[in-house]
Amino acid sequence: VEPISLGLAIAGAAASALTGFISYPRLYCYFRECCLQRQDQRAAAALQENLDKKLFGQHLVNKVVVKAVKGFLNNTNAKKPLALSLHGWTGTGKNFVGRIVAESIYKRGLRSKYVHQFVATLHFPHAHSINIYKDQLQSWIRGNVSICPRSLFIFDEMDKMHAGLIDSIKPFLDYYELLDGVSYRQAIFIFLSNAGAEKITEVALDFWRNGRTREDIQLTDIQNALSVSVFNNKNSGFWHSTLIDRNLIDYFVPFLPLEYKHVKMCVRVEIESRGYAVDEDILTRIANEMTYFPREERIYSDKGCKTVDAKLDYYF
Ligand SMILES: Nc1ncnc2c1ncn2[C@@H]1O[C@H](COP(=O)(O)OP(=O)(O)OP(=O)(O)O)[C@@H](O)[C@H]1O
Repeated sequence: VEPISLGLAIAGAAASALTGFISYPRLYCYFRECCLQRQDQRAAAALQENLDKKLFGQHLVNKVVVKAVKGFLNNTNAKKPLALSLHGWTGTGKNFVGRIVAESIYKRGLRSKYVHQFVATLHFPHAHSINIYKDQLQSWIRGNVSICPRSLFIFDEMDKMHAGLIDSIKPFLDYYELLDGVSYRQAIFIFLSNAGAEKITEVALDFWRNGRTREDIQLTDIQNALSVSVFNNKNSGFWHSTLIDRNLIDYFVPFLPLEYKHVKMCVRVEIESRGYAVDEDILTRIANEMTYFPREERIYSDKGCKTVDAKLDYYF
């Protein structure tokens, strides 16, 4: 194809896409992914429904995440982007919740071009390259928010992030109206880490040993201790971070360790999602195969629900 015709064809396609978007935005965005695709109220309702239905044993997470995200999406005059830091034992649902938030805002969820996931060990592996990573991270976020203000950024394995790296995004999380002509006030940042898991388990165990139910645990019983422990933990990615210092993290969200009954719920969901009838005997056997701690009481699954699907492969 000769260059002029190709140029004209591309310009024509772009013009017709623009006309389509302007004339029938809803229809256009039904077939092609758009920034701010779902109305924010619908996204908030979808989030609530999905967390209620799919997330087990995390009453604090459910409450805080729904309240924070719903409030933020419905606020037409947010003063800063939303920043949530999710903490807890392995396999308790942090990535799962990140995925549910992404899917409630964008139909394609983690595959959406407006949702960006960073994994510390994959994207920022070398300590000596930290200055390069800082520049890359800034320009990546700036570029993506310029394209779509309601961009979602998920940082996994924060506890493996080199100290100081995350501070490079501080300006984006702050209360600025515009930075170089870009507003970050509609963006959402979610940080995931295992840091603080011991503190959370300590509180949960205390309640259990005192004969109180898990659901009695309030956010106030954990949140302050959690933010202090994350700030002072050299392996948290937030060690002495200005993000915490300057109160730029809006919520520290504690994930409680999962109990035997929650593992059983995960096994049931996994069996059903594979299209098999639930065999109570297999379900119990798989839950019994998981290991539980502390050694004497054996209350919490040490891998949460994480290895459930691998164990199922053995039975089916
Ligand atoms: N609380 C939960 N409710 C329902 N399912 C769960 C829950 N926690 C974990 N799962 C199931 O286990 C899988 C693994 O959990 P997930 O990856 O979210 O753990 P994580 O907390 O991010 O662990 P890690 O800290 O190791 O990254 C999920 O995809 C989900 O299927």
